[in-house]
Amino acid sequence: MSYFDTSSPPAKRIPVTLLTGFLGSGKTTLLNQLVQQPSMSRALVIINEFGEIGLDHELFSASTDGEQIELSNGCICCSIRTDLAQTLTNAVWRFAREGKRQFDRLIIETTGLADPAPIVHTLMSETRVARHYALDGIVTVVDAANGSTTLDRHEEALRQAAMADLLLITKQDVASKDQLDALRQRLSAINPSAPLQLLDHGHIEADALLGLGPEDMEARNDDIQRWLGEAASQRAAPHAPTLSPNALFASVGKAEVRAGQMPTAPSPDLNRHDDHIRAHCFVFEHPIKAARLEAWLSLVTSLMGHDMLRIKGMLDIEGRDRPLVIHGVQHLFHPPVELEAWPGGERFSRLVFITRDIPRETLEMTLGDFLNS
Ligand SMILES: Nc1nc2c(ncn2[C@@H]2O[C@H](COP(=O)(O)OP(=O)(O)OP(=O)(O)O)[C@@H](O)[C@H]2O)c(=O)[nH]1
Repeated sequence: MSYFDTSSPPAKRIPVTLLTGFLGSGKTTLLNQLVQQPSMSRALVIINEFGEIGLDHELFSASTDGEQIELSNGCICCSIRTDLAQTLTNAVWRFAREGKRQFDRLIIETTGLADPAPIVHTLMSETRVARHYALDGIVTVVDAANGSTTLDRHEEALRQAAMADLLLITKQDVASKDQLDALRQRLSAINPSAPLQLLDHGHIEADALLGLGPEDMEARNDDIQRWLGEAASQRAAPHAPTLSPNALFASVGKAEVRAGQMPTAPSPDLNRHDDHIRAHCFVFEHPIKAARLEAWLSLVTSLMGHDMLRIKGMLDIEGRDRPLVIHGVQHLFHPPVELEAWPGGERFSRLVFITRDIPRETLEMTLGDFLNS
C-alpha cells in the first residue's frame, strides 16, 4: 500500500475510540459520564476486564440507548485479541434490527495494563475488522495524584501516554499544584502532539473525544496544527543542524516551544524516567519526493515498528499542490488525507515521530540519506 495514495478514499467506517489509562486512573468514571450524552446515544461500548469478576461491568451504568459488551478473562492486548476481532465482527449483525446497524460509534475501554498497540493492530490490520471499523483516536487517562509514579514504574503506562491522541488528567482535586504541574510537563515531553485536558470526576463534553484523526479535521484546517502538535508548527531555527540544502531538522518538546525558546531536546531532568520515549520533529522547507520518503518510512517501520509508537505528518509532496496528512501507529498507516489548503498558508512539511529507544541520530541520518539519494 502506498502511504501517499489518495486515489481511492475508504468507505465510511464505524469510528472507534480506544479509551486507555492505567489501573484506577478514572476510565470507567469517564465512560459513565460520556454515555449519558446525546452524541453517544448510538455508541456501542466494549469493556475489557482483567480477571474473572466483571466489576467494571457492574459499576458501569449503561446509557439508555447505547449498548455494551464485556470481554473478560484476559486482556485484549494479548490473550483475547482473537475474541476482540470476533466480537467486533459479530457486533455488526448482532446489534442490527431489520438489517440496520443500531450503533454508529464504538468505544473500547481497555484494561489498565493494556499496551494499546496490539489493539490498534487488530483494528487496522485484521481484514474482517478493518472492513467495518476505523480507529478514530486513542484517549489516555492519567491520574494526577499517582500518574508520575505510575509512569516511573510501568512501561505500559508510558506507552499509553506516548500513543495517545488526547491526554486527560483526572483527580486534580486530590493532587497538589506541584504534582499537577510536573505531570503536565512530563506528559508534554513524552507526547508533544497530544493535547492535555483536565477532567473533574469524568466530566467532559463527549465531542472533545471524537474526531481526533485527520479525516475529521479536513473541514477544520486549524485543528490540524493542534493535531500535529505545537512542536510541528515551528520551523527549525536558522542555525539548526542541516540535513541537506532541502531539509532542516529539529527535535523539540512542547514545553520549550510554548515558552517561546529555541527548539531543543527536552531537558534531561524533565525526562529522567522517560529516557526511552522521545518525540522527534522534522521540518522540511522544500517539497519531498514521495517515493524516497515512502521507501524510508517502509524501511524504518519494518525494522523498528514496535518502537515507532506514533508517526504524524503534514507533507508537501512534489507534484501536489495541497498538503497531505499521514498518520501511523507503529508500521500501520491510516489512509492519507489531502487537505483543501495549507493551514495558515504556511507551506512546508512537518513529520512528528514518537519513538521508544530510537536515537534521533538514527532517524536523522537515514532520512537524510534517503531524501538526498
Ligand atoms: N477524587 C477523584 N476521584 C476520581 C476522579 N475520577 C475518578 N475517581 C475515582 O477513582 C477511582 C477509580 O476510578 P475508575 O473510573 O474505576 O478507574 P478505572 O481506570 O476504570 O480503573 P480500572 O478499571 O481499575 O482500570 C474511583 O473511586 C473513582 O470514583 C476524580 O476526578 N477525582
